[in-house]
Amino acid sequence: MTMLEATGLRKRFGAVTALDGFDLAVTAGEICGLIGHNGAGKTTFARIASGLDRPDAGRVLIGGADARTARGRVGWAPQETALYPTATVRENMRLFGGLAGLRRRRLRAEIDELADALGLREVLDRPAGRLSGGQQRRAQTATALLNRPPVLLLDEPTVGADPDTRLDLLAVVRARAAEGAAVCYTTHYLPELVELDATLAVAAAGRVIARGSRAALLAGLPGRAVLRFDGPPPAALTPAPGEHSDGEHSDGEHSDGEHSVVVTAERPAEAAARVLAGLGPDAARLRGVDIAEPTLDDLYRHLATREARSAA
Ligand SMILES: Nc1ncnc2c1ncn2[C@@H]1O[C@H](COP(=O)(O)OP(=O)(O)OP(=O)(O)O)[C@@H](O)[C@H]1O
Repeated sequence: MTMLEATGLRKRFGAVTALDGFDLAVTAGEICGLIGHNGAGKTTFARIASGLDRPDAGRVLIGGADARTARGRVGWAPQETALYPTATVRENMRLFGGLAGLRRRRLRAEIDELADALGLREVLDRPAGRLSGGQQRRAQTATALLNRPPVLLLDEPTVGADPDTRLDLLAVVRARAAEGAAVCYTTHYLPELVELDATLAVAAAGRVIARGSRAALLAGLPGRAVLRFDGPPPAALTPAPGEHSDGEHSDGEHSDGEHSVVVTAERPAEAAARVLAGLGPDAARLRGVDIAEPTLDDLYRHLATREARSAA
């Protein structure tokens, strides 16, 4: 069931077009990774979807009802913290929970559960303004989750989180989706979306320019294998058939006499294995191999090039 549905959103700020026909549908239980460079329109979309701003055109439906009437049904954790710095984390959570309609026992139970799940127990009674950046971010995310809203908009919630709390956060997000929430999750980091088993929506210039499963969107995108050698790269190192050889099989020299050869291929690990198998005696000079699967940035660049080509 579609829980969040944005259609034809337009929004201008003076001469700046922030949203230019933004469409996005997220179903209950789905985690959608909303990616896009700075200024793509993600925050403007989130403000409209949470009922805070009105679009110039288009609409957002939350569970079939207009976003402006859906107060409390959208949990939004923006990038900049919006906690009262002099109030404690617990007081902030009480306040935000109260605004979302939670009362007494249920409010206390939700605060307890989130404090445990997000590692906030030790800081509950400290002023929010005195917490570290990562702790503030977590407290901010907790306020968005308090009343278990059916739609969650989370803007880079793991920024500044240490590895353990990062895992806790991802676990909470997965649990909320498993309970049926539709989650829109902004990040610049693909492995996180793999951990969340998220689908992807790529925003650029105020529109969603690609939407689908990770497999569908990343299929065919090249990754990189970087082979590092002591001394010059082996002469025999030429790209195998099927690999991109048009300038993407490059050599770079480092200050310590190390050279790296970058092989760009759709399946970089396989390409590296083929290259390694053919090295012969030069294998003795191999210092290391790094495999880089395609990143969100690679996807973004690929789509932006495609858009530019189709516009030309
Ligand atoms: N209140 C505003 N007044 C003027 N311009 C704005 C306002 N809000 C957003 N914009 C502009 O609209 C465009 C989209 O901004 P938005 O914040 O939605 O992007 P974003 O994708 O969230 O970026 P980021 O990744 O940096 O958070 C940008 O060019 C931004 O400068």
